[in-house]
Amino acid sequence: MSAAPPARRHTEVAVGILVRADGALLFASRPGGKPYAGYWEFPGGKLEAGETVEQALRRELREELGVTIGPVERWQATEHDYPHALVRLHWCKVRAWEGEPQAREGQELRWQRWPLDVRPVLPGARPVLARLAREEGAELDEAVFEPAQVPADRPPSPCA
Ligand SMILES: Nc1nc2c([nH]c(=O)n2[C@@H]2O[C@H](COP(=O)(O)OP(=O)(O)OP(=O)(O)O)[C@@H](O)[C@H]2O)c(=O)[nH]1
Repeated sequence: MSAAPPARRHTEVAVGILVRADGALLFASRPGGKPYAGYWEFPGGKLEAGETVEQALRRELREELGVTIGPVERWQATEHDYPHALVRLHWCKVRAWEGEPQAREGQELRWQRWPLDVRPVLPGARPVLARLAREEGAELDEAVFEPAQVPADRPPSPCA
């Protein structure tokens, strides 16, 4: 009998939902070279050894956006099993920060209200987006998770 495969360890990730006074949420695109490059996500990143979620979030948002965040509202944790990693996402709301967010790592930034017009969004963000949409009485369009499909230069398929 073959032994069971070793259990996958979670990668712990701190994620920041920056909420502007008008309710808009900040999204960032994943830079080239990372898994899921070009997908949209909330800013954040992996915890380093010995860091708490809050410490990691403060560090990541300073590095990625150049902002110093105020109080961190821990919200919920979700998990997502990607081919490259099993992640545990620690979601935090942030309503105050110093400085204007700047794209410091080659990413694009966009403030979004409902309905979202960024896509594709990382599948790991689905549960929180569903909850955020419910809180706002908005609809979450599942199409935001679909990667771009037919390239514009592909000839149309012949009619049957
Ligand atoms: N920041 C962020 N990560 C997310 C979200 N949703 C989601 O599934 N993830 C996953 O969480 C992990 C975050 O890792 P990362 O690669 O962005 O972290 P990092 O900036 O520390 O990366 P690096 O230092 O390895 O370059 C990725 O596997 C990513 O797919 C999200 O909304 N925001």
